Amino acid sequence: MINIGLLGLGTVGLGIVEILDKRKDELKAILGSELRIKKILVKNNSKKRSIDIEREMIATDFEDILEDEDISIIIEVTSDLENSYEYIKKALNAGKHVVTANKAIVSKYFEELSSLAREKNLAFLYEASVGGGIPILKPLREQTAINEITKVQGILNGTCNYILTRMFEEGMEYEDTLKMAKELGYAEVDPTADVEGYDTLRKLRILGTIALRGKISEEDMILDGISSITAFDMEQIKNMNSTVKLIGEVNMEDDKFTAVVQPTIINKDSYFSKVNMAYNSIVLIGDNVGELRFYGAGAGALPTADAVLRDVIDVVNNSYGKINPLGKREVQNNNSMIKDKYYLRISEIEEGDIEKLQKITDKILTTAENFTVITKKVFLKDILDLIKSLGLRKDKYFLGRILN
Ligand SMILES: NC(=O)C1=CN([C@@H]2O[C@H](COP(=O)(O)OP(=O)(O)OC[C@H]3O[C@@H](n4cnc5c(N)ncnc54)[C@H](OP(=O)(O)O)[C@@H]3O)[C@@H](O)[C@H]2O)C=CC1
Ligand SMILES: N[C@@H](CC=O)C(=O)O
Repeated sequence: MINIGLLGLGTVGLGIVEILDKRKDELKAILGSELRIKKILVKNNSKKRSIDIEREMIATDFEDILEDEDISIIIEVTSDLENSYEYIKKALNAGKHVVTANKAIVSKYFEELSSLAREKNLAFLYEASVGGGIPILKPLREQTAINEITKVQGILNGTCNYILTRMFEEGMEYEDTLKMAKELGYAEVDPTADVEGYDTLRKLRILGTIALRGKISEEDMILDGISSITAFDMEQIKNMNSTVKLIGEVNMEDDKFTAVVQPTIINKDSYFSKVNMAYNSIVLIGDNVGELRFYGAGAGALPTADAVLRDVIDVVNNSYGKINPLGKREVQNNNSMIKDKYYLRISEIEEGDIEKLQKITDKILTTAENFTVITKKVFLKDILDLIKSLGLRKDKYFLGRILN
């Protein structure tokens, strides 16, 4: 019997319980031992649960799980950052393997927790933290041994992709689609993390750091989310024979990298335009393998639980990669050189500001209530500085990179 301590019984936790239950016999046959959740940590003991759980399995004090010597694997699927980071550290220090889906923790404490796990000769695995059910981190780690990765590009947030797809295809309003994404269990407990791009940024930080074998921190990235997009912008984008996605991208050349998360306008026939609803996709380029595309459900109970349990299987089989996923390569930030064409919409623009936009404008699309332009090829930092100098509130403009 392999005993698991499960931290969190929300969308993903319930998915894990469901799969372990329905695949109980198969897992036992394949692993040679039964996988059993022995204790579950929750925050609110009086919350009504959608499944029946024996009362004695539920804990509200992590020490009850930590001190249980039968428990050898901790699965961390809470929505908490700092408490759960402490739980993970304590678990590793106590000799327990850790599997997590919590990208906020992995992103913030990546180096520290990876080193601790190595020092203790334990697994610290987080496949579900990027791309939901898509197997991406394990293949990426393998690829970095053989390839120089020069590009990682992806649609990494199911909530944003769901919102953008429904706005684009059905002309729905932003707020209505966000509400639906929350109901479907895709959104974070605070959905600002999704729509303002932080969730994508964390996933890109994890992907980029593994891919380049050098540290890319959250602060290294230029970030913009989708919260200010309107049905009007969607109409303009459609008129450009295009669609829009929140794309995170790391590019590498001669030890210099660029890293950015931003709404990206792409041709309707392009690969990423076919990645819709809560699906995610990650594209890698390696010098030997060329382009690789990974596609699948980016959020939701069962796909995410599936990724968590694949990590658990690797722990049980002792087949998880023992090599350090983090390299020591010194890489330099080259974001100041990012140069592209952009779509920029400003609502209720002041007369004097129109003049300030002239230098960067290639084409004016609309005037009046919404002033909309396509820019020339400009440095991203210049356009961001210009927006700042205009003193625009975030809800008064939308900026999208145009990717050809
Ligand atoms: N939902 C998804 O599609 C995906 C989620 N993830 C990540 O997985 C994790 C879980 O997500 P999800 O299941 O959607 O979140 P939910 O909000 O649905 O559930 C969170 C769970 O964590 C518990 N919890 C919160 N804080 C604490 C704490 N301090 N101590 C103990 N338990 C706590 C809650 O307890 P209680 O029930 O008592 O409130 C709840 O059971 C998050 O880190 C998320 O980023 C990753 C990939 C996809
Ligand atoms: N909130 C996240 C959940 C999975 O990581 C998303 O929408 O992608």
